[in-house]
Amino acid sequence: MAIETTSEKSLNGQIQIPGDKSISHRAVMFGAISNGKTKIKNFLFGEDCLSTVECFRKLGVDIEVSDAEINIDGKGFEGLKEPAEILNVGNSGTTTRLIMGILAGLPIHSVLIGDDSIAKRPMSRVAIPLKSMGAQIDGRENGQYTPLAIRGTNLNGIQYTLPVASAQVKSAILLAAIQAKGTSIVKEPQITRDHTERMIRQFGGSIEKVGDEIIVKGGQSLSGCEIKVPGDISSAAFFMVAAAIAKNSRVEMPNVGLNPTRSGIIEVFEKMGASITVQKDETGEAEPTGTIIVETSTLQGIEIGGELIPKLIDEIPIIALLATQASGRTVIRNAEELKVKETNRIDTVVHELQKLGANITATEDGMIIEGNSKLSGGTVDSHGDHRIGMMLAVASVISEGDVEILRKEAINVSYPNFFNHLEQLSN
Ligand SMILES: O=C(O)C1=C[C@@H](OP(=O)(O)O)[C@@H](O)[C@H](O)C1
Ligand SMILES: C=C(OP(=O)(O)O)C(=O)O
Repeated sequence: MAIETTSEKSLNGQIQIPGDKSISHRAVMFGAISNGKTKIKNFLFGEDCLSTVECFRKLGVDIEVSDAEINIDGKGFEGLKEPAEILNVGNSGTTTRLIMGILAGLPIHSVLIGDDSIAKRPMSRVAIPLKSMGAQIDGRENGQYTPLAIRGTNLNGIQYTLPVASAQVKSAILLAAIQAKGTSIVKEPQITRDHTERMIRQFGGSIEKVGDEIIVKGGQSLSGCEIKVPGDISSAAFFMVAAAIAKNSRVEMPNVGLNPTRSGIIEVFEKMGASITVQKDETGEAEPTGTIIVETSTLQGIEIGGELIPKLIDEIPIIALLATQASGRTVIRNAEELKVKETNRIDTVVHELQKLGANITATEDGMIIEGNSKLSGGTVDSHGDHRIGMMLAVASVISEGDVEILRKEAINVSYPNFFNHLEQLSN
């Protein structure tokens, strides 16, 4: 089905951005390994987070799902039972890597499997440190890929410097470290999202940051609590960009997560000269939130790289589209991690935006985008990648001609009501 568009389209109004995917996954996992009741409000009912719920149910955890919230009756790490069935992680890298850290310390055998995209994503980056803590992990092609078989054990603490800036690898090690004997020290080459660290404290555990060392004591037991999941800044990013590049637009998004380890896109908007206002909430919650307002903007191309990359890694596809509408050139560097996401996002972004007439070139570690492009209509493909699908849907708002998006159902992974919100703002 083609999405009808004209380049005159404008977007106006307020939308409630759905719950943060990274935080929703973690809230289920922490609820499952803690003692007592956990209530999760504003949980993201996207396919990825539902994969996490299903995996923990198969591990014997009592998880009640209602429209508005999730309730978990946790019995601690000891409450997790050997699953009789394979654990299906679907399309979710976060589920796969974080659950590995939990399973590594349990005296059970389990098997993880996911979809065709997950089968291509590197898992030895997690398996290597977990094996050095004592777990047995094997997988296809020498332990690199799913299906993975895990036999957990009593783990020893670890001192580990991550070879890549990855919050998933860091989180898997931290989840193993809280079960291990002794203290673990983790260092990361660049700061990545710190939701796991914040959540350890929310669930009554302890974790310290001294200089660049993240220090966790083993043998901790956690207690259930109530988690209010903020709106996902990675989902808000699509409407931030849509409002900035469509004519006569103004979009307001309250209750969006503003964790500084995640909000690199705000810095990009400011550097490009976009019309953006950020009003911080005074909630005192573990995760900061606020209202983001974006209006139609005049933009300049910029250079994006270095320490900013992990703070906006999932936003690069939509930032690439933003850059096509700036004046001048935008260069994105140091983003080679994009090659091991749901798709090779350097290739899929460049290939699909070129189909709509953008002047964009792939490089070894990013892309170069020339601005002031008029986008045309055409048939494009999400390649089964939710973020590529949503980026292309936003491109359709400003393209001159109809855009047909193949495999757009991939969007359900992180933003099931995305098209409703787009329609709501278009009226
Ligand atoms: O920890 C997380 O919740 C995530 C970390 C990032 O992955 P990496 O850790 O592989 O960079 C990000 O791309 C992913 O969408 C979610
Ligand atoms: C990379 C992503 O997620 P995951 O790694 O959990 O599949 C994403 O949501 O863009």
